[in-house]
Amino acid sequence: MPSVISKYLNPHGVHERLIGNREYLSKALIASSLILYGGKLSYPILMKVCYQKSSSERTANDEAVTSTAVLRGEQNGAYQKPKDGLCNGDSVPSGENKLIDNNNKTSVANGNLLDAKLTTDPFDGDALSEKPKQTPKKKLMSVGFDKDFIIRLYKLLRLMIPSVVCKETGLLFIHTCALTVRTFLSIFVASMEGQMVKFIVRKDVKNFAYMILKWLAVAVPATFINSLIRYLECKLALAFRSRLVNHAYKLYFKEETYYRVSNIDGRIENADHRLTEDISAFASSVAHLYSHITKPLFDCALIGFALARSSKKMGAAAIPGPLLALVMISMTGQILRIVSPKFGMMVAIEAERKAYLRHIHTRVITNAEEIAFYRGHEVEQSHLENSYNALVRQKNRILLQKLWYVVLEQFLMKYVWSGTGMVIVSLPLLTGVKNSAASANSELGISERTEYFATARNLLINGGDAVERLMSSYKEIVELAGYTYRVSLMYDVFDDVSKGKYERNSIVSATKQHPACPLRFSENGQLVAMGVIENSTDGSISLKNVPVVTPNGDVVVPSLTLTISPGNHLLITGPNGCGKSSLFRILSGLWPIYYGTLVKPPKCSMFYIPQRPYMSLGNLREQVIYPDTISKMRKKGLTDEDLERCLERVRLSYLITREGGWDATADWKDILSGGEKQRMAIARLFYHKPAFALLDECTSAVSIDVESDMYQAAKDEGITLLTISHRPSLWKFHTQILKFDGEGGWALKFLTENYAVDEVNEDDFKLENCETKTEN
Ligand SMILES: Nc1ncnc2c1ncn2[C@@H]1O[C@H](COP(=O)(O)OP(=O)(O)OP(=O)(O)O)[C@@H](O)[C@H]1O
Repeated sequence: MPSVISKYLNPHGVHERLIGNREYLSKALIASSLILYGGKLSYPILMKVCYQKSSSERTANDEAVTSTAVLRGEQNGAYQKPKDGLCNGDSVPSGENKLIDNNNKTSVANGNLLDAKLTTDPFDGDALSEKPKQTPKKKLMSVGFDKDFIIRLYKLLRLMIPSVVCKETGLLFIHTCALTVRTFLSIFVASMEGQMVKFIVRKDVKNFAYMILKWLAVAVPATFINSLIRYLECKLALAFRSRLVNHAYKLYFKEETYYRVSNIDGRIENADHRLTEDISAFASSVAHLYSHITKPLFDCALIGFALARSSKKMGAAAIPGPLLALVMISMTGQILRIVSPKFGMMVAIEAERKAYLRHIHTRVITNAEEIAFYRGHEVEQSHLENSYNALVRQKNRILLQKLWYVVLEQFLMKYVWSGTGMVIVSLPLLTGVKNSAASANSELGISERTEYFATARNLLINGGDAVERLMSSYKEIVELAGYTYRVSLMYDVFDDVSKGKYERNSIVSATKQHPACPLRFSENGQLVAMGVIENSTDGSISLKNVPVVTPNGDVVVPSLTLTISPGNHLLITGPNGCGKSSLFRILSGLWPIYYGTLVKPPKCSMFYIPQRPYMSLGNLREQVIYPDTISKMRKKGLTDEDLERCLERVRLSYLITREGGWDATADWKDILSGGEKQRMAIARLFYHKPAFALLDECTSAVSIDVESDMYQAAKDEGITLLTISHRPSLWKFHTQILKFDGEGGWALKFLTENYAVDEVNEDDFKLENCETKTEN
């Protein structure tokens, strides 16, 4: 090689004196390239060793900090198991409800390095080299071909193939048969090609023409089988995806998981991307890998057998060739495994960034009007560009790593294996007993050896191709590990959240403790929800010493005690951010209760109308009956006339003619005005007629006269109102007022006709007052 390079260095001998001895220079060039390449290959291994060392040192320091924090958390209150006795369909924030303290247990400590990085700053320059903000407590998570990956994959496979007799097993069986037939056809074609070469050497035109016809005849089933394999692979991917998606949807819509996963738990962001793109990529990857691994395995076994048989036919020993191949393959495989970059982790980061980019796009579409009014396009464009550039950086990083990896892979597989293949093919010719001097020179001997050589060469090419595919599958397996991690984490989080176990990358510490709110932390710094939910026997709602705590662990109201009996209409007021809506979240069961007792009627007795009315997909009828379906409405014995009466009460009946009847569909979010949307939301109240209406400033865009009519109509229907409002015009519809002071204090008063909201005594909001109430 040095001599070849030296020729390139100075092809015409012009700079002979200038550059000295070309041979030395070429050797130096090759040596430095090899050193550089060696350095490149060993860099990741060295970095890994160094990082492990430094992280174990940090872990030791961390343990000390953690134990102090936990001790502080442990001092507060004793653990109580929640009581049973809930109504049907109620979600119970059980004693298992948890919120992770980021001081003590970081997402990295939980093995979630990727999420920690990406949640912190999605536009980091170099996610792989970036150090997480929190120091790891346990070992760093690995996304690669390891024990964790096998366990995760096994769990997902059980979801994808639930039983021995199912559609997926049937598809797998047909797929496997097709792959086996394809391998036999390859061997058959290789032997036919060998015979063709033999007839060419013998100048046997008739047999050669016959072989060509036979070869073409075999091509028809061979191409069909090839196409069938691809078809089955796609069908299998689709079947796997459907299983995973169905299971994910079940979990996602169980116990308001779709809300809690983004609002209370902080482990996964952009669940939509995981539910769509990641599941799809995972299912395709598994189906593809199945054929990518199974077929080469068949090929290797059958081709090895065919090769050994033809070596034996040539009178040579059958063992040395395959043995040499085996040694070579395992050696190259080992080298590739050691130097392989962490593709799994890189792919997982790439998927996270894709999800973030999509999230930003969705935000722009959802808030297009607001952005346009503000002329906020420059800011939005920069957000989009930043997230896109972060994705491109990650893609470039993967491409670069692949470049170096493929260089080595190709060198080993193309050149080292070809050389070994030549040795394996020539061994029987050089050592076989049929190659004696006499037979070697006979015409028959030459044609037989040519046939053997052509067949063996074809088989070996196919075999080499199979092993190459097996080896490159390793890269795909590691990439699959990335998707497996994301999909299985999604399922784990959905499962945990539906059971009331939460983790959040937020700072929750014992310093947030309040004397009136004895929060309890678990061993690893998680907030434990000790609150009890009980079923109401008299149809009233009552809270006893229940604190209002945000998902971040902020105590907004340390302790709240009140009872709302049917017919006792409650007005809730107070400054912004004082916890009014949060109280409704607690009553609706969306937020866990960390202390005290909540007694409430079944969920179906309470109907919540939010500040921002939600318009669903579907026709006009479906807007009024939401969240009922049309079949449910019919089951209740209600008709379109009943719905019209609901619309009349909120003065929206003109919509039926304006929009073209009950079956008219439109993008209701855009075509209805703010006030119309709020009135539509109130129309739902008249349709469902619940015992309690939780009205969260839901009439702020409605004119005062219509608002008064709606409130009076709701009371006439026997609905008990719980209203959050700053409008004094509404107080006359209520019998009690709950006023928060914005600093944790609150007061509950009965309203008389002449009693104005502002007259609630300031002294009622002293914090001591709350503590007194707690003790009571
Ligand atoms: N999902 C959440 N995660 C963390 N904190 C939250 C969350 N939702 C609300 N908070 C915090 O809880 C506190 C109370 O919020 P809440 O929505 O109850 O206020 P509010 O009294 O209804 O205010 P407003 O009158 O402005 O609607 C606020 O400080 C808010 O920042």
